[in-house]
Amino acid sequence: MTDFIEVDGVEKVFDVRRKTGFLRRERTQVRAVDSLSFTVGRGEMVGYIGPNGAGKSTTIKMLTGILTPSGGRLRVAGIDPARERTRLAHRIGVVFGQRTTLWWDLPLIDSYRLMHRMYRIPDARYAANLDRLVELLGLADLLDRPVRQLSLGQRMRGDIAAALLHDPDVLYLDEPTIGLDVVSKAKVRDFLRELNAERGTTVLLTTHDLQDIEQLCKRVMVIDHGRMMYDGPLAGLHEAGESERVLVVDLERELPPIDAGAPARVVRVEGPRQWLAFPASASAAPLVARIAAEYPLVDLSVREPDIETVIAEMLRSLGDGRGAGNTGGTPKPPPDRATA
Ligand SMILES: Nc1ncnc2c1ncn2[C@@H]1O[C@H](COP(=O)(O)OP(=O)(O)OP(=O)(O)O)[C@@H](O)[C@H]1O
Repeated sequence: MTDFIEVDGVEKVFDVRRKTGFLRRERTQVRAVDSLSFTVGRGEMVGYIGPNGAGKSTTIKMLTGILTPSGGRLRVAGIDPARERTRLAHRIGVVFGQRTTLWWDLPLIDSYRLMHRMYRIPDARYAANLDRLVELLGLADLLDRPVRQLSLGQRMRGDIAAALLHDPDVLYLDEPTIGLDVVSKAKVRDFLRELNAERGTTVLLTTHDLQDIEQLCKRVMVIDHGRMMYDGPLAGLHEAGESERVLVVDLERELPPIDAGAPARVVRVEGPRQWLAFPASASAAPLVARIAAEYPLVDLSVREPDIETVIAEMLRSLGDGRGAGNTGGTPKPPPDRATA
């Protein structure tokens, strides 16, 4: 796989003026991104996650050319984003879940017509892409509606189409499923999976929803204080933090705690409902099969840990010096922080 995104020792330092007295201002520096290195191959779909203020948006802004790095080397499709922002704009698409790039008061189709002109998309290509995106994202009935009248899920699908009209090779997605209901989330994820499989679009996905990562990304990168802390499969991240999922079991009647065999264990019992914790890196299927075969079941559901917990536990395990074990990923102990 050829490297499509190259980030090599990249730094971003912001100068911040802080008010310290009535007329006094102190200048300080915030190191938002710190010696960050990674590569993403063409056609990869990678989750890019981390706690609030970790440096995710700053990285994406440098990758789009909005911000210039303070140091290091960055390339996207062989282009230096800060130097050739306009040329790069034709190769990338960006979706911010919390903001829209669509014109609020105009019918959806008018935003697309404006993008057609802005990106100078050849007419035939624009028409073909629009047809395909309208069909895949179910936008046909929405095209004549002003954007402000769309629901959040409809608007998000509209934004994703807008980011793809010019056929970009890489798509940056920042919280594309935030605030969406289950059905809309599924639609967005199905679409992204198809886009990646059919057109080989490279995707960098920032999200607080673990299921986005689980369903879309084979690889996940975790950043904290501007540094890469983990790069590998999601299962490895779960192992590193020893995070757990919980199986909620509704039995036909009250029974003694279920004996599901190690490492699963009952952590709570309330009448006929029992909660079993098991390692998040393991599949739930054998556990479910065993319980279904041996107990009178009414219902079952699996609760995922939230992404903040998984990240916090992984970072704690690095801090503990327990390391991340044989995860198949690359947990990165914080080398300088220990001595800083
Ligand atoms: N323009 C700026 N000026 C000064 N500091 C900034 C600026 N932009 C970001 N920062 C700081 O850089 C750090 C990284 O911020 P960034 O927005 O990249 O984090 P993030 O991982 O995207 O967080 P979140 O998940 O909250 O969006 C934070 O400490 C933030 O306050």
